[in-house]
This record gives sequence, C-alpha cells and structure tokens, in this order.
Amino acid sequence: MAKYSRVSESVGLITLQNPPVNALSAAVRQGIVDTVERALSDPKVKSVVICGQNGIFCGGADIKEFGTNMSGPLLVPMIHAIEAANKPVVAAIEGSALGGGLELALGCHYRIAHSKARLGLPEVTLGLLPAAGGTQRLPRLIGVPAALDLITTGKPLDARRISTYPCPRPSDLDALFEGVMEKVRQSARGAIAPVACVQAVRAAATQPYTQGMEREKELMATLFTSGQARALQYCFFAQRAVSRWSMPNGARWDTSKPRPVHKAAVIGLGTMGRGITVALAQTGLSVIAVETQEKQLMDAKQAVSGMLERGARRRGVAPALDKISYSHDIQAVADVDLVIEAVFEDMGLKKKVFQQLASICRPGTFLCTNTSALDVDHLASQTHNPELVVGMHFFAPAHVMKLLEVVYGPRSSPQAVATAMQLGKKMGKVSVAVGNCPGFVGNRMLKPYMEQAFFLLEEGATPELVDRALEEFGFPMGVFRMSDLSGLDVGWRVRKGDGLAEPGAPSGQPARIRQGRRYSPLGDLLCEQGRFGQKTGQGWYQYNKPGSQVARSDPWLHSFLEGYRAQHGLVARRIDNQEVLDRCLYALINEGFRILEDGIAAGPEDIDMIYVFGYGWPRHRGGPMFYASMVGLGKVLERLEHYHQAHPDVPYLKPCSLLWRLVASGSPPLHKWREVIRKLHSQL
Ligand SMILES: CCCCCC/C=C/CC(=O)SCCNC(=O)CCNC(=O)[C@H](O)C(C)(C)COP(=O)(O)OP(=O)(O)OC[C@H]1O[C@@H](n2cnc3c(N)ncnc32)[C@H](O)[C@@H]1OP(=O)(O)O
Repeated sequence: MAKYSRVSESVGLITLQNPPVNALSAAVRQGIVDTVERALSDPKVKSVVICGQNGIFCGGADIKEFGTNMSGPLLVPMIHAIEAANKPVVAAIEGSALGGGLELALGCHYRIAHSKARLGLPEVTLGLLPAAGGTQRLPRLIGVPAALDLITTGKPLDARRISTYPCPRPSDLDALFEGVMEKVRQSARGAIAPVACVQAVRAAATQPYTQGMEREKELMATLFTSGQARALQYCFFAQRAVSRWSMPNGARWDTSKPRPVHKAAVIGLGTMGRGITVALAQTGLSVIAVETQEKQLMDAKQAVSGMLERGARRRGVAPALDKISYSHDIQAVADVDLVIEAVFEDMGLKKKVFQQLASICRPGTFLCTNTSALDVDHLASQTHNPELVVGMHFFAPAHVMKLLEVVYGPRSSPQAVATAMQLGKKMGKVSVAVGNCPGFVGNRMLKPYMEQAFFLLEEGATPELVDRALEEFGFPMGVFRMSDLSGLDVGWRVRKGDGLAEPGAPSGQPARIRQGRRYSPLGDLLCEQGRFGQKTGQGWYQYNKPGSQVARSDPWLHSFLEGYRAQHGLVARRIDNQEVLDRCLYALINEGFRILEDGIAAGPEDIDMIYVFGYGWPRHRGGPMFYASMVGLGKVLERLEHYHQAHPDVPYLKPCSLLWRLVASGSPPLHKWREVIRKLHSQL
C-alpha cells in the first residue's frame, strides 16, 4: 500500500498505492509509517520523497472507513513523525492532493506540485474539518485569509507559482474573523462544519500550535459523529451512485453503450432553450439553435452570446460563440445526432414538433424533450422510432443548475438513456435516470409539498411563517418565495390543464373540494388578480417593481387571507414551525416512497440527489429520503398517520404501503431499502 525504493543512491522514494485515488486507508497509513521509518534508519538515504501512483498524489482519508471501527495508525502522529524527521521530506504532487492527502503534504518539509495539480481541503463538504493539522499548518504556510477561504469552502486550487500569491497581511484579525463567520453562517444555512472550520483557524491565528491542535481535535470530535457529517458523506457516494443507473427492464449503465454526440439541436429559444444551448456549446458540441419567430431568434442570439461571453470571462477562456448556428427553419436540424425540444410547455405544440422532427431528422437521431411534467411516452408515440425518445429535464437556469432528470418511457432504448446520461455528464450535470409519470420525480414530489403549504395558509399561517420555517431548516428559499420567483402562473396553467382551476368557482366548502379531495384555490385566486410573483411585482409578497427580487411582506395579502378564511368559514389557529416542517416535508417524503414503490426511481439515492441538486434541499441533511431515515421511519409514519387522521380528505398524507412495509421490517438502513422494494415488486 506504500511502496519503498531507493533512487539515485541517496533518495528514499515512497509511493502511495491504493487505487483509484490512493486514499489513506489503514493499510496505506501503516505503509507510510513503515516506509518512513525505513528511510530514516537507512544511512545511505539523505532525503525522502513521497508521491502517489497513477498520476494522483492522494484523495485524502478513506471515506469508506468513517462509519467503521477505524484501525491502523492515526493521521496526526503519522504526520507529526514526518514533520519531525531529521532528513528532508518532500511531497511530490501530481494530480489531486486533497484532505488528509494535502495535510500529509503540509507535514512534509517541502512540496513540489505539477502545474496541473489540484490542492484542497474538502473536509467541510463532508461535514468535517481538516483535523490532521490542516487548520493549523495551512494558515501558517499561506496566511489566515487564504487558509480560511480554502478550509471553509472546500474548493480546490490549481497549483500556482508562489510569486503569483498575494502577500497575506490581515490588519484587523477580529474584524476579519467576524466577517468570515458572518459570511459562512449565511451561506452555510445551518451547516456546522464551516463554522467549526473558522473556529479552528482562529485558534491557529491566536494560540500557540499545540493549543491550536487541541482545539482542532476537539472540534473534529464533535463533527465526526454528527448527523450532518453522515449526511454529507452519504451525498458524496450517492452523487456517484446515481451514474450507475438501471431500468426496471434490467437495462443498466454497464451493459448499455452510449452513442457519441457531436452535433445537437435545440428547438425553442425561450429561457430554457437558451440555457440548454449555452450548456451544450460550452461542452464543445456544435449546436443548431432553432426558433421559428424571427424577433425571438434575434433576441435569443443576443442573450445566448451574452451568457457565453460572461461565462468565458469568468473561466478565463474564449467564448464558444462559433459553436452555434441559429436558424428559424426547423429543417436545419436534419443532420444532427440529437435534438432537445424546449418549446412552450403545451402537449399540442410539443406533439407537432415531434411529428415534424420524425420526418426531418435522419434515421437514428435521438429525440429528447425538455418537458418538466408531460408524458414522454405520448410524445414518443408521435415518431416512427419511439425507442430513440427520452426526456432531458433541465432546471433553470439550464447552463448553471447541476441537475438533469433523464426520463425513460416504456419504449426508450437503453442506448438512448445511456446517450442522454453521458451527454449530461459531459455538460457537468448530475444526471439521474427516472421513469415516466406526471412530474417525474422532482415535480411530482413538489406537488404534495406545495399543497400542504397552501392548506397551512388556509388554517392560519402566513407565507412569511411557512417560508421562515423552511429556510431555517436549510432551504435557500421557502415555498412561497420560490413560487414568486418561478411565477405563480406556471402552476396555474398546469392546474387548469388538469381541470382543477376554474375561474369563478363557487365560494364556501365546494370551492375547496375538487375531484373528490381537498383543494386550495388560493394560488388561482392570486393569479386571477394578475399576481404572478416577481415578474408582476406582486405575488405572495410585494416587490418594489416588476422584476425586483427583494420580497416584502404584503398587508394586502394578509387581509386577503383573512377575507378568504371568513368567506369559507375557516377559523385561523396558531401554527408553529414544527407543524410546517412535519406537514410539508413528510407529505413530500411520503410521495418519495410512492415513487420508489412505483419503480419510477431505482433507489433512494436518486430521489435525494434530485432534491439536493435541483430543489435546494440542504446537502447537510442528505436529501429527503436520507432525512426520513435519520428522523426514523417509525416517527415519519406516526406523524403522517396523525395528520391524515386530522385531514382525511388529503390523500397525500396517507402513509404509503412501502413506508408501512419498511417499518414492519424493522426500519432497515437506507442502503437496504432496495431489497425490501424488490420483494414488494416481486409480490405484485
Ligand atoms: C477523529 C477521527 C479522525 C479521522 C480523520 C478523518 C480525516 C479526514 C480528512 C480527509 O481526508 S476527508 C476526505 C477528503 N477527501 C475528499 O473529500 C476527496 C474526495 N474525492 C474526490 O474529490 C474525487 O474522488 C477525486 C479525488 C478528485 C478524484 O475524482 P475523479 O472524478 O477522478 O474520481 P471519482 O469518480 O470522484 O472517484 C473514483 C472512485 O474513488 C472513490 N473515492 C474518491 N475519493 C475517495 C476517498 N477519499 N475515500 C474513499 N473513496 C474515494 C469514489 O467514491 C469513486 O468510487 P465509486 O465506486 O465510483 O464511488
């Protein structure tokens, strides 16, 4: 696990060997201890070099060991022994030196890095801090401000020449730490690791080394066993696990070969189409961007060019303007490998586009739809080759948001899914393969979540109260602020399509029962008044002007709610944060279990990554299904039953059979849920 050799007579060379990333497993740590001892006791050896095999120095501690009884030498004394060595020890860094890997390098007397090396302390992203001296040695090496930046964000740095570093000279240490703590608290949204990182670096800046090390150890001890660390480490593996997709028919990632995509087309250049065009061009693909309205096409070209130029400036590269050609004629897509349709969310219109594409595109072209909820299979049936059709559901802004839902219908071929998944990966997305149903995974689960928020308003809550509870939980935005941002009219259109929202509906009880279940027309009533959210300057909140983003409490809305309750004979009661969280989150989680039961998502990791990367679920809480496993499935079931008894006309609150089944089988840990789901499916 650490190979020893002597080179040029006097240099002891230690090579870390633990594929794929030379993580510091117990065996590697033991190997380092043994080989360092050997080099130091060999009189012919004058200096020691530590490097990693296969072009990577070291990816840090072995995260898989964290949940286990860790054995083997500890990192801190191992690194101390290197630092205390009486022969110079050099870290020769190629590829990544991350976490414990960088801390190992920091314990060496010199570090030399390849110009393409990446150095970082990502512990904070796993709910931890760099507790092998990282928070103590790094500030001493590069100064407090730069160290704080690396440690609290976990972002890796490219190796740089020292002459390019600014000289770190904090003038007022207290102000510096207060400022950073404030920034960290705001962006961390309840995450404890970044705060502990600041506290540890503060110890480095204000206390002697040994006391700093003690503080670092103490803070790490708290983090190491925290639920947040478990959640973040779960996310690390879940993010990788979702790329190993499978379909109910047995097709899998490792047996399905993607086809290369060199040239793609985007149809429809509204907000989504523009973002998708940018994402594709930035990946290096040739893109045909089609918009039939001449004025829209010109506007889109200008907007896309601006987005590409700003992105390129940020990344210090040339903008990929020449990758895109614009056309108002759909015939221009005849020779592309893959088309992404991103026209207005209207089934009639999308069907027409798919019929056209089926007759224009050359045989074998993959046809993808960016619909957020419509039936992918129905669109596939408009073509001669339904096996080539999949959904590619991007999230706005499409060139920024990391999530891509790849939606397969019953007739989508494994190759079409593999190709869309690979294209998503190339675009830097976290791509999750899911089955076809209204709203797929993300939007399907959003429905019960939003429904509960509306009901809470009817029962006495305000948008401010609901949003505050969700934001304190860790969402960047509560449900009403989010609804104002995305536009109330979007959901209104869907409800009208579903035959739910009817203008001029009767008042009183009938208005609140639709299709045999409780319904809240509050969102529809706001839309009827032209209150569509930020874009109209009024929604659940008020804004200084249309387009403004600063939400202010709206007295009109409060008296509207009072009037509404009076009109419907509802008596407002006191609602606390816990009830908001219980009802909104457990209704959403219950739908997640139904999705697993229906086989729409292959496993809980898929749902969790969709919520973490697409819906602002706080990463340090691991995603809704992981959260349910942490709260305890028995407790989730009990609360859902309680609320369903109180609201029997709300089917979303009725605990689903998979949840019952899991609780009956002793609430197994999340990684065992697939077995229970398999059994459930085999019995159906
Ligand atoms: C009081 C107790 C004291 C305990 C001390 C605890 C000390 C903690 C300090 C630490 O070092 S924490 C770990 C910090 N390191 C990281 O967070 C790095 C994580 N890895 C990465 O960022 C990337 O993997 C990479 C190194 C940049 C390589 O990226 P690449 O895209 O090339 O490959 P991946 O697909 O991401 O990974 C390949 C494969 O390797 C697995 N893996 C990666 N890093 C680790 C690791 N540190 N431990 C265990 N396994 C790791 C990864 O899961 C992939 O495997 P899979 O089977 O495909 O999932």
